[in-house]
Amino acid sequence: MTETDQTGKRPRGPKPPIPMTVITGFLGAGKTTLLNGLLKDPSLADAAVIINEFGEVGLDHLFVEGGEEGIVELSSGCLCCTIRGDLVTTLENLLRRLDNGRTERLSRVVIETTGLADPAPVLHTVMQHPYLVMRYQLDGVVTLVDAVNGLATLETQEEAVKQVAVADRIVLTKTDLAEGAAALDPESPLRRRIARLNPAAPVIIAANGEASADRLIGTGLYDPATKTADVSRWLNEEAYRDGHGHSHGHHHPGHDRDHGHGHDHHHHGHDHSHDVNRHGDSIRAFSLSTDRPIPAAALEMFLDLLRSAHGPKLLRMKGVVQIAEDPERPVVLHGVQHVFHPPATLPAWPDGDRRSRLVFITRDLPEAFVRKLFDAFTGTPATDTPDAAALSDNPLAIRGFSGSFG
Ligand SMILES: Nc1nc2c(ncn2[C@@H]2O[C@H](COP(=O)(O)OP(=O)(O)OP(=O)(O)O)[C@@H](O)[C@H]2O)c(=O)[nH]1
Repeated sequence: MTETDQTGKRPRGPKPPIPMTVITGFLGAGKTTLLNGLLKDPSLADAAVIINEFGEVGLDHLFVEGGEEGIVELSSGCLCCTIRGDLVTTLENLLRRLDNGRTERLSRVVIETTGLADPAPVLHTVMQHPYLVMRYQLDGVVTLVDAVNGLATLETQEEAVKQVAVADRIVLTKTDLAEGAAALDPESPLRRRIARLNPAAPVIIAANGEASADRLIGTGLYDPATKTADVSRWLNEEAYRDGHGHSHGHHHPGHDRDHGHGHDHHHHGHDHSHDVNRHGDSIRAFSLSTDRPIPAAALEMFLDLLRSAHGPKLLRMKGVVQIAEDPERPVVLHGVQHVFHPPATLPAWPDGDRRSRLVFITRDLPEAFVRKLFDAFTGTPATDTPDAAALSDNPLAIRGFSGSFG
């Protein structure tokens, strides 16, 4: 290792990763409006904005002044670029500019995804890329839901459901309009739908001025102030346990807000309320936990099986795990569909809670199945310990499970 500190140059060494915020939400939900507001905040000075939009250059790009490589410097000090296809190239170009000094500071990358798309591939781009994953750090996903059209969109658009499922924060827009005001009520159909899809993400009301930068950035694992991992806040495991995440309510008889089972069966709604119910029922949000340290190999097998066989059904998974071989250092897990972020090892447990905790949002993947698999791999006593092959032959496995790896 060459010492570069004395040469007067910037010391070399691992650079701190650049936090990345992804803003998603269905067409017309208000992404551009929100972004334009956020960019005025001083904490987003020196942020680069990437607009992941395909097709015609529209209004979104009016604030782009032009430049090379699709990257432009704005008078505000922000960088902005548009991507037409290659997010990897754009993210690499940003690093190159930073590393060769053409860009002095890059405090954050904000990606606005196209409204029609599943945001997972954008997340995968960074999670899977061996270099980008070292230089960027996913801070959080902000999903906008339009109070006027949100419920209809969630009923009919798979992508909208996925957008809500991956969110760390939900921003509810257009509650200032008469047709959207009902969604101010946390018990309104839209709010209950959101809470069942993603019980842990706080809902922020844009029209109340709540969608400020301080509420929307710095929501990831690493507390921006202390630079340490805030596991409990990030997982928000309690939210998965309070019953919101369960579509049926029969697990939680005490949860009166769901009015027992069949809370979506109210027939005073539209004729398609049955479809809403069926659709909503396939999504499960739940948490698993254990006091027992998990052998690294068992965890790996559990995750491999889940990912390879059921990846598309894992809308989002987060977790912190106590590994049997290294119990003092928690391992942090984060998956979106079949792609898992390389596990990160934290130097120490942040608080007294050393349980392994995993939270899941799944589609067509029952909680009981995941729970059984978890118990089998993580050491719930059993006379004959099942292995992956035995489990894949398990008659309890859901349809399409056995043999369909990939
Ligand atoms: N009344 C009201 N209008 C809003 C709100 N948020 C956004 N809008 C309006 O909704 C329309 C769509 O907003 P955009 O910010 O362009 O939405 P978008 O999500 O970027 O749209 P696409 O780029 O088409 O996906 C615009 O006319 C906004 O002014 C809100 O909270 N209240």
